[in-house]
Order: sequence, then C-alpha cells, then structure tokens
Amino acid sequence: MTRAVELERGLVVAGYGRHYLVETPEGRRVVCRPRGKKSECVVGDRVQWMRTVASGTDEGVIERIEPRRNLLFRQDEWRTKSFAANLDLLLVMVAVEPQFSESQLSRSLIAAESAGIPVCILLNKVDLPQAAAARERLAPYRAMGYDVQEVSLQAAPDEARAALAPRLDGRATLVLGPSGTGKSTLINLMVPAAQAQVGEISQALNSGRHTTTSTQWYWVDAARTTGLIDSPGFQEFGLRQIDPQQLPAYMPDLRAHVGECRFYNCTHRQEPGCGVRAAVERGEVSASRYRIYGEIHEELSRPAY
Ligand SMILES: Nc1nc2c(ncn2[C@@H]2O[C@H](COP(=O)(O)OP(=O)(O)OP(=O)(O)O)[C@@H](O)[C@H]2O)c(=O)[nH]1
Ligand SMILES: [Zn+2]
Repeated sequence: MTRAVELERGLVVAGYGRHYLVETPEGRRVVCRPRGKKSECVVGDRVQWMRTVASGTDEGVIERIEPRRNLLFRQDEWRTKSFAANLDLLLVMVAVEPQFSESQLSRSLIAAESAGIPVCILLNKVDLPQAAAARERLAPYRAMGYDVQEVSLQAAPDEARAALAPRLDGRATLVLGPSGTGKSTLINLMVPAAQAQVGEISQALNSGRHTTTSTQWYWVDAARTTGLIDSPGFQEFGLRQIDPQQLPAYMPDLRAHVGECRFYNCTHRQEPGCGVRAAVERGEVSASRYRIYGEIHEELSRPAY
C-alpha cells in the first residue's frame, strides 16, 4: 500500500558528517539525515525533506536535492570537497598579515570562474604598515577586472560594513580565506548574534568534535534575504576538475591573449609565437600569474593514478 507523503522544502544551513541542519521557509531548523548513502548535500542546497518524529522532537529525512545553480568545489587526486551550492558571490578574503599565497588566491578564483560564480576579493587589515605591499600584489587582479575591496574589519568596522553591505545585500555569499585573515571578525561584524544563530541544535550536533570545522550559513538580516556562509580555512586547493586546455579560459589576464597565439592548441608554455608569453614579456600578464598558470597546468596534465 502506498500513501501520499508530503515533502517539505528547506535550505541546508549546516552539515555535520552524516547529519544536516535544514531550515524551513518559516525559519525553523530541523536535523535531517539523507536518504540512502549516496546523496551528498552541501550548505546552500535547496532540498525536499520528510518529517519523521523521533522521541518527541522533529527530525527529517532528505528525499531530494533540487537542481543546483552552481557548486563550488575543489578536487585533488584523492577526493572532491564541495564548499557550497547556489552561490551569488564568492568573497575571497586575504589580509595584509599573514601574507597571502597568490597561488591559493588564484586557485580559488579559477574554481569560481569555472563554476560561474562572481567574485569579490577582500583585502583586510589595511591599517597595518605593510598595506602598500599587499595592495601592489593585488594590482594585477584589479587590472584583470576583479572587484578588489580594501577594509580594516577591526580598526574601521563602520567603513568596512558600509563597503560590504551593497555587495552582500540580497545575495548568498561564501566567505573563503586562509586562517588568520579575519573571517570570524567579518562574520561577527556583519551578523548580529552570530553565535545564537548557530543555535543549540548545531552545537549539540557538533559536540564531541574538537573544532567547529563545518560550513555554516548565517543570515545577515532579520528578513533572511542576505546569507553569509562561513567555511573553514583551506590549505590545498586542487583543481583536478579542470581540463588543462580550458585553464586559460578561467584566468582573465591570460584569456585576453590566447587569440594571439600562432597555434590554436598552444599550451602557452614552450610553443613559438605564443601570444600569452609575449604579453608576459611586455608586462601585461604578471610574471607570478604566468608562473602559477604553469604550475597548475603541469599539475592538471599529470596522469591521474
Ligand atoms: N590589524 C588588524 N587586525 C585585524 C583586523 N581584523 C582582524 N584582525 C585580527 O586578525 C586576527 C585573526 O582574525 P580572525 O577573525 O580570528 O581570523 P579568522 O580568519 O577567523 O581565523 P581562523 O579562525 O584561524 O580561521 C585576530 O587577531 C584579529 O584581531 C584588522 O582590520 N586589522
Ligand atoms: Zn600561447
């Protein structure tokens, strides 16, 4: 005998191992498990779930993940790690101190380009004396068209909030950046009572883990139109999902010159008549970006084991 099951809609706002926290349209948060083993939800997923009542508390089973607009993920030889889905903006945070890795920055930009997600680069701690050097390192990114915003989240919070609000309003934004750049400072500045939003349920789910390493969705406004997603710091950023031939298409500075190469299938590494290398020599593509391109191209051209 079959019976009609009513599926409810929800938004995945956190994931802890095999459990997810799903928020209902009314703003209630329910602990859900996925149906079966293969269904992998990520924060930002829109899902359909079914209520199950266990020991008097609401629980649910995720029955269906709605089609994603986009998915930001990284992939190395061994595994794929998804950050979040259905994003309107990727906010890549770097800071004057600790000095950021340009390779890591470029990799996150390439991942966003390949997933079709707009990017804002946020340079924090411009109150520090080495700000000029950091600004200089970001100049090529500005020149290739990225929105680069400077802030001092701690030293000048009001200005920072004013600069960020129009970029975040009404959007779902993933915040990504290495440890120590100020991600917590950003969340605490933009999200009133951030800790309260994490809530008892997620604290209970997270207990027993030594660190809060999970990705978490926060609402910036009471009307729940602006979402900020905090993701744990990243070190490795594999881009195995990308075909090496496609790599320049995701690097705007290189992309501008690929049409100038003698060979249509130029790898821009040793061929004669390469428009990209000519642009590097003229200083139109920065030497560090070209080096990063070579490293990633090499990595993606190696056979997978
Ligand atoms: N000078 C200066 N320091 C800042 C600013 N914003 C944050 N900091 C400092 O930078 C350090 C790191 O800030 P957090 O917000 O904890 O950084 P995080 O990215 O969350 O770091 P993890 O928790 O390790 O991922 C703290 O000591 C902050 O006080 C700023 O605008 N200027
Ligand atoms: Zn070339």
